[in-house]
Amino acid sequence: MKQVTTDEQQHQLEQHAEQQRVDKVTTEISQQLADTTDKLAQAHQETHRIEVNYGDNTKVNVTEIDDKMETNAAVQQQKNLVESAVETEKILESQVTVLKDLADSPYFGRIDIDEDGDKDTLYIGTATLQDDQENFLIYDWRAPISSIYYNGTLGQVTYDTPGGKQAVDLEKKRQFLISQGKILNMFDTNETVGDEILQTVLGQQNDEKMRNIVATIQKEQNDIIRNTTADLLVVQGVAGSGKTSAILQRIAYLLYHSRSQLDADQIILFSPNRLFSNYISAVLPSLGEKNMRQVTLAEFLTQRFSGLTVESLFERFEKDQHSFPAVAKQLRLYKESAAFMDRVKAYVKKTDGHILAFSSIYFEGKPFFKKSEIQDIYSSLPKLMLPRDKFLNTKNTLIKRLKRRIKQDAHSDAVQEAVSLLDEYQYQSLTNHRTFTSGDDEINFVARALVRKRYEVIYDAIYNDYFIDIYEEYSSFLRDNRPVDIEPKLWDTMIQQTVNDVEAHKIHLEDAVPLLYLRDLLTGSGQNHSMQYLFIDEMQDYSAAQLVYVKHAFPRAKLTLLGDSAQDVFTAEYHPSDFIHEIENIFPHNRIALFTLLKSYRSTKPITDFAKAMLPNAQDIEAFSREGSKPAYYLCPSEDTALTQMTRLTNDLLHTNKTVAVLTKTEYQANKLYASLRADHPVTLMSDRDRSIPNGILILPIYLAKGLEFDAVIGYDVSKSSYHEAGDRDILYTLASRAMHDLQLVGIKAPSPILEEIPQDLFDYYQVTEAQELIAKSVE
Ligand SMILES: Nc1ncnc2c1ncn2[C@@H]1O[C@H](COP(=O)(O)OP(=O)(O)OP(=O)(O)O)[C@@H](O)[C@H]1O
Repeated sequence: MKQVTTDEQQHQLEQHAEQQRVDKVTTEISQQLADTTDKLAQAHQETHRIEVNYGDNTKVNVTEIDDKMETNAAVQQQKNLVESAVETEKILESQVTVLKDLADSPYFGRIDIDEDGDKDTLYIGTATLQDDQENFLIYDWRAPISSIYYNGTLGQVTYDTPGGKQAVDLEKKRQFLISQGKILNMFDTNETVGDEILQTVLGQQNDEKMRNIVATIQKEQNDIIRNTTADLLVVQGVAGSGKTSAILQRIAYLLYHSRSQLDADQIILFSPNRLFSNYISAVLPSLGEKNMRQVTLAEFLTQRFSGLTVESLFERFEKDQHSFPAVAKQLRLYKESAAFMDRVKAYVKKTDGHILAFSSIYFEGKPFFKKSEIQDIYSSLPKLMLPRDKFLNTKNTLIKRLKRRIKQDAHSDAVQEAVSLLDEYQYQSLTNHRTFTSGDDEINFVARALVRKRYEVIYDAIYNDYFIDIYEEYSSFLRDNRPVDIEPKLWDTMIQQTVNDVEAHKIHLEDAVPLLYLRDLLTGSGQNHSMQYLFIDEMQDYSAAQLVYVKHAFPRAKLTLLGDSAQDVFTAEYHPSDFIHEIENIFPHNRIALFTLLKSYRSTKPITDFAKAMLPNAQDIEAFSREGSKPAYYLCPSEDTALTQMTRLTNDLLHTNKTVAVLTKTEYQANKLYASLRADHPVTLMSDRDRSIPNGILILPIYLAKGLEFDAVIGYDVSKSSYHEAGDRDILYTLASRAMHDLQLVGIKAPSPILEEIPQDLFDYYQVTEAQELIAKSVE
């Protein structure tokens, strides 16, 4: 008993000393904050002064740089001045943000090390802080030495330095929970990063935005975050294991370590939906970094197909629920395979005199360059030339011919007359204050500029490759590539259907990437060489063909792919194989580093235990030991009873949670439920166009909740009629694993057979009867 008190006293003494250090550091932070705020105000005035001095036309316009300005060196110099002033302001702004965050919680960790007899105590936080003597008061969590905090247990440990591995003796590791400059809690730990603080963090209510996890990164997550050697990093991680968190902290890490060569704009993340994009948008700024680019697959494909609507994964999933015959599965599997993309490549390589399908370029309703003329140019080129070089040659010839036409037309009487009729303003806008050596020279210039303007649409058509009939070419490719196990008649019908769809400006998802690949390979376009890192979250939702295409589109980017084969919501129904094995086949030449995350942090232990029991490999998933109540299942005899039950559950849950997410399998179910509940409740129906998550009761199909998490989740209509196919297991698992603290499921008439396989002690099962319903209502 006495010992306990002594320990406690000792702890209090140490906490007191630590608090004094926190106070000292926060005083320093306040001073630096005041200085930086002053500098920011001065910088702001300076930017304003430069802008006013040089007038409006030098305002920095980062999206559109005017060609004319670029040629004018003096203006360019002024523009540089403004840009550098704006840049200084931005840097100071971000320093202010970082210092404000540090003022609240300056650090979260301490390590005491002994390096060859040299003892040192280091404090680790979200950013570096030095005093005016250049002493490190706080080390950035990404500094090489900070890795000890995440990786090492006490004793001999090593960390990477630019000069190789360095060994030190780790003597103490301490964790802090600091808020508003006060230590709320501190622990000494021998584990990599101890459980106590993690318990507190995970037990908190969900914000609308994801938070950074730098204070509690776990060892296995740290290995992913700090890996810089793999070309292709693949993470298979169970639901809630921190895959998305790892991506974001990894980006922050890469930006810190390649500060001079890497910009956030050279990193792109393919995210599962727009809600997710918004949900994660605060993590990097909270670490003092700019957000990377983000795109969903649907957005990426739509950008690449101008004028054509690409079917989205969500639309296709909804359609599949109504009808998805075996032959359609077979066709889709074939078109989504890496082998199909190989066939595209082989088709393009064909050098047996195949002439591309071209289309005429029209001007004012008449062909300007006829299809036959384009074909002649193409077929006159050497047979062995690569198709993309032939195409570029053809394109250049067309541009040359257009220029020649412009020159000729400029001399025509009609154009010369038009020049003489130009008013002053029109004339000046064509000459752009240029000086000319003679009058003839000037008139010729203006005449050519006039014709060039007129033919701009033709130039655009050539420039944008509109003269290749890529859809016809794709049909021709399909005609050449029928798989042996598909009947010719069926294959032809599919081709005709594809042609009809294109005429109606639509394209099926499974045709999108083979078509783009074909276009890119034939025309030598479509590749972005500036992207250095590419991340794909929820990679199990990507077909092998899509991965091949994404890699092709960003050839220089190092890839990080993260996914969970158990959350295969969209393709489990027809695509049983494990994506990890496919990756190795798709990228045989890459150095692949494979990581596995098995511990789930998001949900309470009872929820994780319940969710994982749906899976065949349940034993592989480890729940983080956070307590909570068991999930509950309510089987209702009718839809009406289920709706009443929903009302009761949502009311109850809203007492303790800001947000209650009601997840359905399909959009149809979500719409129907919304229509029934909205009269009596303030509910929000979410769609794939939404970008942010409001508080209150939300209704959404599970696929829109991919990657997200909610304090409380109700799965609606978890019944035999909705969840009975093999692939439904993944959907229900994904649904259950969205809940952090509370999970309730409502079934109608008969329970899903998946639930019947789950051990009964893992959840509470209630059979709601009409009689109970009546009693409950009369009590209310
Ligand atoms: N080391 C950690 N410290 C604190 N919180 C963590 C840690 N790792 C994960 N979490 C929390 O666990 C939750 C799940 O993390 P995250 O969304 O990154 O997992 P995921 O593997 O991408 O999940 P899913 O595949 O189910 O969408 C988040 O709330 C995250 O903040």
